Amino acid sequence: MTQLLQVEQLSAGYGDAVVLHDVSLSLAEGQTLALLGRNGVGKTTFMDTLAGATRQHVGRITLGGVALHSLPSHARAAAGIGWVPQERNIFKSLTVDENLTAVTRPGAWTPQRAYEMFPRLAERKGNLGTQLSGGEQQMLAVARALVLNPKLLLLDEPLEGLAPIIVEELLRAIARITREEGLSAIIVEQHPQAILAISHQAVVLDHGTVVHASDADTLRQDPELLDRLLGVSRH
Ligand SMILES: Nc1ncnc2c1ncn2[C@@H]1O[C@H](COP(=O)(O)OP(=O)(O)OP(=O)(O)O)[C@@H](O)[C@H]1O
Repeated sequence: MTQLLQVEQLSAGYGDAVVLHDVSLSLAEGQTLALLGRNGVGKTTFMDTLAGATRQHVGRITLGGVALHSLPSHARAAAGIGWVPQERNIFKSLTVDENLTAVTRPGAWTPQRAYEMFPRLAERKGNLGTQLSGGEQQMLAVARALVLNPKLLLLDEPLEGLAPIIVEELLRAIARITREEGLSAIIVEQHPQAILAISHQAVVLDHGTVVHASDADTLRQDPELLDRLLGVSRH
């Protein structure tokens, strides 16, 4: 399998504060990685570091052989990073369609294909970002990342705060994008079982370091280990 992403001995944080210590991981092309861990262990910091939004102190990040760590954040989308941050980052004063066409880059993912993936967005093409529900905003945030035609999709807690029916709809779409369409992805989530079920690899962080790395099925089939790694009490 061709390696797409390679992260070696990464340390990063905010200002002088170092949050991630010596993190190494890799992801093969076409695979999905579930990034898990308790609150505050550094998952978002890791995603933000791939997107170039933190202060990286040490380490190497390569995507498709290109050294990302030496690129400024604005150049990382062009290098193949499709980042959906926790706060969604859509243009709220633009319509759904404008949000997509403003950022579309050449490739297989066009706004039309994004609408096929998210029919709710097609119905709301002319609505402003402010007029969308939380679930629709999240779908738009994912659709915006898709039309960038990235090599690697970064989804930071895409299901957070959404109604159960929307969670199911979004999960189905994410599974199609990753498992069927073969787009590589890293997904940070608080619903570990749902994400492990659609991922190939699993990495667990604690205190900014990798404490577990395996295939996703191994972790999914061992709930006790998963609970222990996530600090969940079974009593
Ligand atoms: N902008 C920031 N400036 C300074 N410190 C930050 C900033 N964002 C996060 N941190 C700190 O970095 C540490 C890791 O936070 P991070 O958000 O990466 O964790 P997380 O695993 O994603 O947690 P959560 O699930 O709560 O989002 C925390 O101690 C947090 O206080």
